[in-house]
Amino acid sequence: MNGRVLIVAGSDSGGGAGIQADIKAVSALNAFAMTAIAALTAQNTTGVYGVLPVDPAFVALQMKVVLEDLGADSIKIGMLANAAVIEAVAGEYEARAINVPLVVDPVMVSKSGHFLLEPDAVQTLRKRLLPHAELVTPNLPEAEALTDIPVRNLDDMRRAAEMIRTFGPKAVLLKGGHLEDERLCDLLLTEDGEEVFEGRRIHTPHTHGTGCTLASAIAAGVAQGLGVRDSVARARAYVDEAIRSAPGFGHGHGPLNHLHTVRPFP
Ligand SMILES: Nc1ncnc2c1ncn2[C@@H]1O[C@H](COP(=O)(O)OP(=O)(O)OP(=O)(O)O)[C@@H](O)[C@H]1O
Ligand SMILES: Cc1ncc(CO)c(N)n1
Repeated sequence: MNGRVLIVAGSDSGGGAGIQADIKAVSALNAFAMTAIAALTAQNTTGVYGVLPVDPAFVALQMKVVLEDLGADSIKIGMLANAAVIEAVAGEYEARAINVPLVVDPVMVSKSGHFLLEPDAVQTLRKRLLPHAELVTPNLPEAEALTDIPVRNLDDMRRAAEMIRTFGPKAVLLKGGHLEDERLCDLLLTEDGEEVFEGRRIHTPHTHGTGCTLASAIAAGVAQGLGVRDSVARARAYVDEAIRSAPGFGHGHGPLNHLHTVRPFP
């Protein structure tokens, strides 16, 4: 059976982003979620109150035992916290000598402005993980950090996506959630060229974990054999409805309704 997704990411105690969002998104799309937890966060809808990275060797061990026994049809990478964890994850992937497609969400800073990756680890992420990636999914600030060029509009996004593709990933999805525009564009750049996915911005504070959710939904599609382009299209529609039907929990940026495919109202 296809559809096995190994998620390597951080835990969000608030349940809206990170591992928790990833498991819900993968499950809601009928794929099978497995996890290697790379960090714990004490987090809710108002902010991140603490980060505890997991020992790098233990992150690698979680990957190893899962891959050796259950196997995976795609691997989703999220928050990795620091350079040592990135090295361990890249090393374990290389040691397995497997060809499982990687969907890399280069998580750096939370919506509330807290560092989820030590700033000096950005170059490690670029050099050690992007060359293995089937798809990398930066938001605007992450694209800026990876390329060192300002990314404020669709033309900038094109330029940045081209540059990020030279770092080695087969495809780049540059997410436009942070654009200051009513229209909301995500730009997909693959070896076949570019595709702009346009949507309407939903006016709501409840967008905690949109990036994690999107990347996991894409990884589910890739694991199910949909291909990157169709996985992105399905994942965008899934996230859109998850934002629209968000339950409104918490006092800050609330979580999405990940389970709308199972029950329309939370
Ligand atoms: N207000 C919104 N209305 C509709 N779609 C949105 C909205 N905000 C984000 N999205 C979509 O959600 C997806 C994630 O984009 P975004 O740029 O917010 O990622 P992100 O910053 O990595 O998210 P996070 O760090 O909160 O997990 C994209 O497909 C984007 O178009
Ligand atoms: C654990 C975790 N991963 C990723 C994000 C980015 O949304 C977050 N806020 N928390």
